[in-house]
Amino acid sequence: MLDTQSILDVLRPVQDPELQKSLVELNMIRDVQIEDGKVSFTLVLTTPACPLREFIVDDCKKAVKQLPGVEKVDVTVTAETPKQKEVPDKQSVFGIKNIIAISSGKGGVGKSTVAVNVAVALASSGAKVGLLDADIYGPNAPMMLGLTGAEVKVQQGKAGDILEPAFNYGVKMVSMGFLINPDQPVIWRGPMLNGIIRQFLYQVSWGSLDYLIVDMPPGTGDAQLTLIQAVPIAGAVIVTTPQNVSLLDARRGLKMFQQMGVNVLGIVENMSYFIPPDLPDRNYDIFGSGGGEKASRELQIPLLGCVPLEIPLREGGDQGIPIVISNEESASAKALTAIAQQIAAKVSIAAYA
Ligand SMILES: Nc1ncnc2c1ncn2[C@@H]1O[C@H](COP(=O)(O)OP(=O)(O)OP(=O)(O)O)[C@@H](O)[C@H]1O
Repeated sequence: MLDTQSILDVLRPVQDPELQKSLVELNMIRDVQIEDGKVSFTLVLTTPACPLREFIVDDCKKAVKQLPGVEKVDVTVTAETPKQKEVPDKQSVFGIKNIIAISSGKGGVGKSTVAVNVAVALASSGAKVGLLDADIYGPNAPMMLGLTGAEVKVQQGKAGDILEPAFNYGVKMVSMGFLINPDQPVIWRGPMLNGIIRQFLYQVSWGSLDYLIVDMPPGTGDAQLTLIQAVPIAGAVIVTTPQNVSLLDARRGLKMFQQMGVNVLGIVENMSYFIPPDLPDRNYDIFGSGGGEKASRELQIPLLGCVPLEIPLREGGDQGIPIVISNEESASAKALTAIAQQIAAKVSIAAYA
C-alpha cells in the first residue's frame, strides 16, 4: 500500500552526495502527500545554492517511481542553511548563520571581485546574504555593488549606535569605505581597524543571514587577526592568480588560517586565462597555467574554481553591476556562480561534520 512510511522507506537509500548521508535520516524529506497515484513531498536542502539540486531531485523521483501504483512525483525544493559550529571564547553574531572570509595573500588579485560576485550569486539563489567590506587599503566593494556614496544610517539602540546596512542586488553591505575618509593615510586608518571590524560585526542590523561574506584586506595582518579572534568563522577562501609570487603569498595566508584553527574551504584561481572579446573561443594563459591546481594538490585544499580574465568582468565592477547579474552567460559569471555553489556546499559539509 502507498503510505508515507513506504515512501520514506524507498527514499532512505538516497543520499545527499556531499554529506554522504541518507536524505531521510537528515530530515530533508518532509510533508509527504499521497493522492491516488500522485506523490508529492518537500526536499529541504542545506543551501539554496546547492550545486547538485537537479541531481538529488532526479534521484528522489527515480526512487519513488519504483513503488507500484506511483504515477507522478512532485518535489518542492526549499532550503534551511545549517548554522556553523560555535567555538569556545568566541562570540557569534546574533542572526548570522555562517561567516565566510574571502582573503588573498597579495593585493589586486581580484579578491573583492570574487567576494562581491559570490555574495550576489548566493543572494540570487535565494539565500539571505550580507557583505562586510573590511578592506581598509582599497574598500572598492561599494563601487562594485553599485553603492558608491551610499551612507550607512545610524540608529540609537539600547546597546549603543546600530548601523543600518546599505542594500543592492539582494545583498546587505557595510564598508570601511562608508566610514573612513579616502584621503586619510593608511597609517591612521590602521588603529581604527580593530574597532570598526567589531562594530561591523556586532553593531549592524544584519537581521537573519545565511551567509556573511567578509572581504578582507590583502595579507595576514590585523584585520584577519581581529576577525578570527572575535567570531567563529565557517570557512576562509583564498583568492590567487596563477603566477608563482601570488601563490607563494596565498600559501602564507593559508598557513595563518590553519594555525588559528580556521577551516580553509579552498582556493579560487582568478585571471586564470584571458578570453579576447573578438575571439571568444580562444584563450591565452597570460599568467601561466595550472598554478591553482598545483597549489591545491600540494596544500591539500580544494580548488573551488578558476575565473577567466574577461573585459566585461572589469567593466561590470567599474559600473557597479556584478557580472553574475549583467552577463550571466559569460564564462566568468558561470565560473563565479559555480564557485559560490561550491562555497555553500562546503560550508554545509563543515556544519554537519
Ligand atoms: N577575472 C577578471 N577579469 C577582468 N578583470 C578583473 C578580474 N578580476 C579582477 N579584475 C579587475 O581587477 C581589478 C582589481 O580587482 P579587485 O579589486 O577585485 O582586487 P582585490 O584583490 O580585491 O584588490 P585589493 O588588493 O585592492 O583589495 C578590478 O578593476 C577588477 O575589476
